[in-house]
Order: sequence, then structure tokens, then C-alpha cells
Amino acid sequence: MYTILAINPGSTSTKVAIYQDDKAVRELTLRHSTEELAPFAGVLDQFDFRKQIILDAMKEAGVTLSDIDAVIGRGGLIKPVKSGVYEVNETMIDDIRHRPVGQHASNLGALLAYDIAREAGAKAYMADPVVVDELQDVARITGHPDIERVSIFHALNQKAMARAYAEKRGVRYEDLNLIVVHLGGGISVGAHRKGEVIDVNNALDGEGPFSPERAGGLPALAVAKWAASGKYDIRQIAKFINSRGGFVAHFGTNSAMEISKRAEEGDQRAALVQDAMCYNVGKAVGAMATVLKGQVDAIILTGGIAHDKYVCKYIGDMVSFIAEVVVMPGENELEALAGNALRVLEGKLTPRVYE
Ligand SMILES: Nc1ncnc2c1ncn2[C@@H]1O[C@H](COP(=O)(O)OP(=O)(O)OP(=O)(O)O)[C@@H](O)[C@H]1O
Ligand SMILES: CCCC(=O)O
Repeated sequence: MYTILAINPGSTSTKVAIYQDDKAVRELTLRHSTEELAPFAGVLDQFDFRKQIILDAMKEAGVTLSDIDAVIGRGGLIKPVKSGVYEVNETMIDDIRHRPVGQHASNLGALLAYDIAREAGAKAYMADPVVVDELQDVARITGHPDIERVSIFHALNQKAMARAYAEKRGVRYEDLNLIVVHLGGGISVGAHRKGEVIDVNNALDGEGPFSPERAGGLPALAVAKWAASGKYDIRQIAKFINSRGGFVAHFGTNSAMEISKRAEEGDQRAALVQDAMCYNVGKAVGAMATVLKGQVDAIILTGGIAHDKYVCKYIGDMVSFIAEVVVMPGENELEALAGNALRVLEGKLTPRVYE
């Protein structure tokens, strides 16, 4: 029997699981409020804070470091890579520490996995990091040659949910066209054509719908004027876009659950902004339906906010004319991570090498 530690640092949460073969013996989701994360200047400064949560979860489960056979983390902003499982190596750690493509909680996934695996004398892996890149060429081009679109999205959960949906229907993921909408701290809407995400909004850097923490697409000239105003430096502007935008900017909270509650209780501003988020998601789904030329087998709504019936109905009302809307709330990330590590340990899968 193999013992696997799976680590998923999300933008608003830390999720940890301990698996013995394919059975979860402990699963923990700890949500982090905007105030709790505010003292940390950058994501990497949260290393000790997040590591302690993981060590506590292990202690509660009665699992010691020497029990661990593999550690697998949700991976971060490294160079664009193919979908798959990667062994965490020094090159990857060096890129995350010194040349990250940006700030994202999942940057901690590989670092924490590597650190804990080293202490446990085991190997560390990551699977389907947020930089999985399967964009079709035409989707990379923008209206200026200096700026190319890049693929940054919830690759692990989007693919895990798409595969789970295909399995439920008794077909192969590679035989379906799907639009997968991840509704989390960030929101990504991906066009999956026969197993490849040929277009998706860069969910971190100001594309697509706004979300609890991200500003989403903003008018470019307005942002340029903001930058030229001298009121903010580039780090502050980056934060407005990718961690202190959306609900955080409007209301000071990253909790979609709280905004939903406020809207239900009659707060009209909360209701309008919540509707605007849903409206933008609906529009993004419409765009991805055209990417798939209308040949869409299903639209999958997933992530933490997909628990919210109002949000799912709003989006569903806008897009159900395209295809069946399937709600798969939460995420399959820990299970997907642990399953990948198990296949490596059993010798059924050879991890890719990050260069
Ligand atoms: N039952 C629920 N109803 C409504 N919203 C919910 C519910 N549960 C969680 N959420 C909201 O979902 C959001 C977090 O979703 P999720 O856990 O998928 O994100 P994350 O993993 O922290 O970040 P990301 O997925 O962007 O990496 C929060 O805003 C939270 O308030
Ligand atoms: C997964 C990267 C995008 C985001 O968190 O918004």
C-alpha cells in the first residue's frame, strides 16, 4: 500500500489530502480570508503558513513523514508545458523561486511538495499545472505583436472534471467537445476540443470574467491611464488585476458565499455585482461555443462557486441554448493529484521531465 500526500494551495484556500492507494484517509479544506492573507507581501511568503497547515493535517491523520511514499502538489507558474505529470526537479524549483511567470498560490504547490518530500525521503510531483498550454495558434495572436496571449487556467480541475464527465457518460474525453467553467477564487472558461484546451481566458492576468479575486478583462486604455497616473506602482496594479480585484475590490472580501448571502438579504449592490460576474461568465461561454463552432456536447460548471444554485441558474439561463449544462461543484483536484501519483508509484505512468 502506498501513502500519498496531495497538496493544493488555492488562491482562497489550502486543500490537503492523505491517500492510501486510491482511498482518502484525510481531506481538509481551510479557507483563507482576504484579511488573513493580507500580511503576506507575496505568495512565496506564505510558505511556512501553508506548510504548517499540511503538517497539522498529517498529525491529525496519524501519518508521519516516514509513512509518505510520494508528495504531489498543484503546480504553478512555470514555463508553458504539456498536460501531464511532472517530477519536481531543481530546474522547476529555481524557475518558481527566481523566474515565476507571475504570482499565484499554486506556485507553492511544487515548493511545498519538494520540501516535504525531501524531509520524507520520497519523490515530489506536480500534475497539470496552471500553465498547461494547448492553445491553437490563432488564439495566441493579439492586435499587437509585442503582446501574445498565454494559457493560464485551472487546468487540473478542468481536465479532471471533463474526464469524470466523460467517464459518467461512458465515452472518452478525447471524443467530446466541452466548455468547462471553473468558478473559484479565479474564473476560467475553457474550450476543450477532443481532449485539448484550444482556447481559454488567461484567468490570472486580466482576461475573461471577473471573479472573487480577479479583475477580469478591463478596458486597456483605462488601465494604461491608471498606470501613467503615478498613483500606483506596477506591483500595486498587478495586485488590482490578479488578487485584489473582483469582489475584493468591490466589497473587501474574496468570499462568493458571503456576497451571495448579502444579495439574498437585500443588498442591491451585492446583487448587481454578483449578477455582473454571472453575466460575464455567460458571455465567455458564448465565445467558447463559437470557438467550438457550435459543436458542444456539454457545458460543465465547476469550482467552489458552482455550489451556489443562484449563480448556476443565472449562467444556465444564458447558455443552456448551446448545450446541456452540467453542474459539478467543488473540485476533483486532490483526487486527480493522488491518482496521478499512485499511477507513477505503481509504474503505470512515467512522469515528464521539466526542462
Ligand atoms: N457552498 C458555497 N456556495 C457559494 N460559494 C461557495 C461555496 N463554497 C465555496 N464557495 C466560494 O467559492 C470560492 C472558492 O472556490 P474554490 O475553492 O474553487 O477556489 P480556490 O481553490 O481557493 O481558488 P482557485 O480555484 O481560483 O485556485 C470562494 O469565493 C467561496 O466563497
Ligand atoms: C489557475 C490560474 C488562474 C486563477 O487562479 O485565476
